[in-house]
Amino acid sequence: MRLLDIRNIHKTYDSGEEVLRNVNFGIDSKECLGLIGESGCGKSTLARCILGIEPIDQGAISYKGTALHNKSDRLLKPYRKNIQAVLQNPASGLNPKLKVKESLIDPFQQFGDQIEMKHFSYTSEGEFISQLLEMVELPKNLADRYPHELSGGQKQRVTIARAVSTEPSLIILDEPASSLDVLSQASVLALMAELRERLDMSYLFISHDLSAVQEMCQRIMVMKEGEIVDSFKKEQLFSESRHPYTKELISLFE
Ligand SMILES: Nc1ncnc2c1ncn2[C@@H]1O[C@H](COP(=O)(O)OP(=O)(O)OP(=O)(O)O)[C@@H](O)[C@H]1O
Repeated sequence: MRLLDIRNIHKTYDSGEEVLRNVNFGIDSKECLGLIGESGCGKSTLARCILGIEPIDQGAISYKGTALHNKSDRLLKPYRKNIQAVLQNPASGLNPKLKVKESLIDPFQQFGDQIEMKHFSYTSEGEFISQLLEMVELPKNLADRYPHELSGGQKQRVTIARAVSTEPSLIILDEPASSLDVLSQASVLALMAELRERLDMSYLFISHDLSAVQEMCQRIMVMKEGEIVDSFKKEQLFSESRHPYTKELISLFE
């Protein structure tokens, strides 16, 4: 059984624009699946549908065989700890009124009774926060700062620490590094790759950046105007059989 299964989903916004058309794919346990496509093709909409932030009009989204689409917040709650998100703008993932330590303990307080920790071992909240900060290579003394007292890269690392704090099986990464400078981008992506191995997680890695997707993922999907037009193992990226649109994207990176 696949960790996440997306079957024939369609999404039209109130404006009448059909943004997702017959999207089908699955993600396996411990897999990193890349999704590329130009701005406006529907990548973030797909992420929001998987996270239950946007309803879908047709189709099905299942996590380990259980349908998640269009469920109420109450029914989705047991699954939220398993599917986390790291989005493009690091500030949007953190409450500006909470200190780093409060942001880090918040998901754990919401889901604590449902989490059986496999990778963290601690005897106090303080120890748990220290382990999370260490995991994302941040100094422990950042725990008492507010988000506005952090750099963009540090904020994104706190967001990552928060996302992994519930030991999710899947993280949706929607352009997680694109607001950062080139050096910070590389180090955030390297950290994400290391954490995936260490914590046995799967990623749906959404990006404009073909080389980052190639670096991070085992399989790659290409989206054009709301449809998945190509899907392949990364070793087949330069194969002759690639969709003409994939070839066009590749040529932009050469
Ligand atoms: N809440 C919304 N209401 C109406 N239309 C929306 C909404 N969110 C996105 N759209 C439209 O849906 C289309 C797809 O947007 P989406 O953000 O999913 O694309 P994207 O591929 O993630 O783009 P980018 O790479 O620039 O983030 C766009 O035409 C956008 O204007």
